[in-house]
Amino acid sequence: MTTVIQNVAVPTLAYTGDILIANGRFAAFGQHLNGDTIIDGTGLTALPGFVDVHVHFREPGFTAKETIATGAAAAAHGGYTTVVAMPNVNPVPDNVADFVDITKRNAAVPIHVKQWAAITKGRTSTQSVDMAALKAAGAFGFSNDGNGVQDAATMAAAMTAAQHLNLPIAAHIEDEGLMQHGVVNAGKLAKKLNLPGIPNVAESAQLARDLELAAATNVHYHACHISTKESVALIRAAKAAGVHVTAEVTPHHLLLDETDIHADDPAFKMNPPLRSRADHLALIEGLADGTLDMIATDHAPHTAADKTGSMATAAFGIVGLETAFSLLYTQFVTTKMFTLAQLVNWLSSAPATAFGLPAGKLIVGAPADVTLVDLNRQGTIDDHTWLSKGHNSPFIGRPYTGAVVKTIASGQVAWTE
Ligand SMILES: NC(=O)N[C@@H](CC(=O)O)C(=O)O
Ligand SMILES: [Zn+2]
Ligand SMILES: [Zn+2]
Repeated sequence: MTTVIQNVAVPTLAYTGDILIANGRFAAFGQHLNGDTIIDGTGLTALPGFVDVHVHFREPGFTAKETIATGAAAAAHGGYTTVVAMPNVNPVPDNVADFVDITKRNAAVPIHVKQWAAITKGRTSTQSVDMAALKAAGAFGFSNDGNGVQDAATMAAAMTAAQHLNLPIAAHIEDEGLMQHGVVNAGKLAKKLNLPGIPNVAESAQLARDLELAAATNVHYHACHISTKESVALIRAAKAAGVHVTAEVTPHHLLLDETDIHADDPAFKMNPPLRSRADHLALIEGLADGTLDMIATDHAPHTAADKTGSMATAAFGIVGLETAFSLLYTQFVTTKMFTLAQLVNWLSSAPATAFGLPAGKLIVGAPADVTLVDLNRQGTIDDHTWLSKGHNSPFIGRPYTGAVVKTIASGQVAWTE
C-alpha cells in the first residue's frame, strides 16, 4: 500500500515535487513518483507533522471537557501528528495500572499520543511514584502539570530518579505561596479589574530553585509555558552554564499580553497568565535566540459552564491545537519577523530533537507524518470548524493567513478538509 503526494512544495528540502509513502514511512522524495493512492498537492506546502509536548485531553475523568478522541481529532485538524498528554486527569497516571489504561486509550486514535506520568502520587503530594515501573510501561517522562512541585526535596529526589532512568521532568513552575490565589497578572490589570494578581516571582523563584536542582542532578529539565522576562533570563544563564534545560512557550504568550485584556473575560484566563508587554517581548526574543526551544500549545479545553462568569472563579486554560499554526504563521511569518523554517522548527523539529522523537524531519525511513498547508488561505478563526469539545479561546474571530488542509500520520490521513 503506497501513497504519493504529488506536486507539493517541500521547503525544508528545497524542492517542489512528489513524496512517496510506503508502509507508513517516507520512501522517496523526488519527481514523477507513483503509488496506489494519489494526493494532489498542487498549490500546497508539505511540512513535517507538528509536535506538541504539552496538551490536556481530559480522559479519564473530565470527558465533558475533552476526550482522547476529540483531542486527537483537534490535534490532527491543527496539523499535529505527535502530542504528549499531561497527567492531570482522574485517576492520575501515577501507577502502572492507571498509566497502562491511558496508554491503551491513547493508542486508539489516528495520531501519535504519548503520555506524561505524574511526578508524585496524586500530582500534589510529596510521595514519589515508581518511575522505573512507569518507564517500563511507556512513560514519556514525568510532570505534575497543573501544579508546581512545592517541596524542593521532593523535586530533587524526583530529578535524581528521572536522571537515572534517562527520562525528562516537565515542570509546571509555580510557587503557590507567592501565587496568592491570583487569577491574572499582578499589576495594573489586576487593579483595574479588581482581581487578585499573580506576580512574576511565583514563576521565576521556583524556576531558579529548579535550575539549581537540575544542575546538581543532571536531569533533563523541561520548563513548561514560560511567561516572564525573569524566567527567560534564568534559562538563558542556565543554558550558558551547561544545564540540560529545554523550555516551551505557548502561542498565546507569543501573541497576546495583558494589554489585550479589556474586560473581566474568562476567555483570557490561563495559567500562567498573560503578562506585561515587556514580558511578552522577552518571550519573543528568547524564542528567537534559542533560549526558548519550542512552541507548545498547552491545549486546555473546558466546558462553556467552566468558563462563564468572572475570571475570579472561571477555570484556567484555553484551547490551542486548532489555531496555533494559522495564528503564528499570520503574526510572525507573513510579517517577515520570522521565517517559515523557524516556525516549523519550533512547532516540529525542535520538540522532536529535544525529546528524541522520530518526528520533525522529512527523511526516507521516518514515520510518514506530514502536514499539508495552504499558505495563501485567508479566513477568520471560526470555532464552528473545531473538533475539540473546548471552545474557550480569545482568538475566535481573528483574521488569519495560512491554514492546515490535510494531516497525515504514519501514512494515513488523520484529518482532511
Ligand atoms: N494552563 C492552564 O491554564 N490550565 C491547564 C493546567 C496547566 O497547564 O497548568 C489545565 O489543565 O486546564
Ligand atoms: Zn501548567
Ligand atoms: Zn498544561
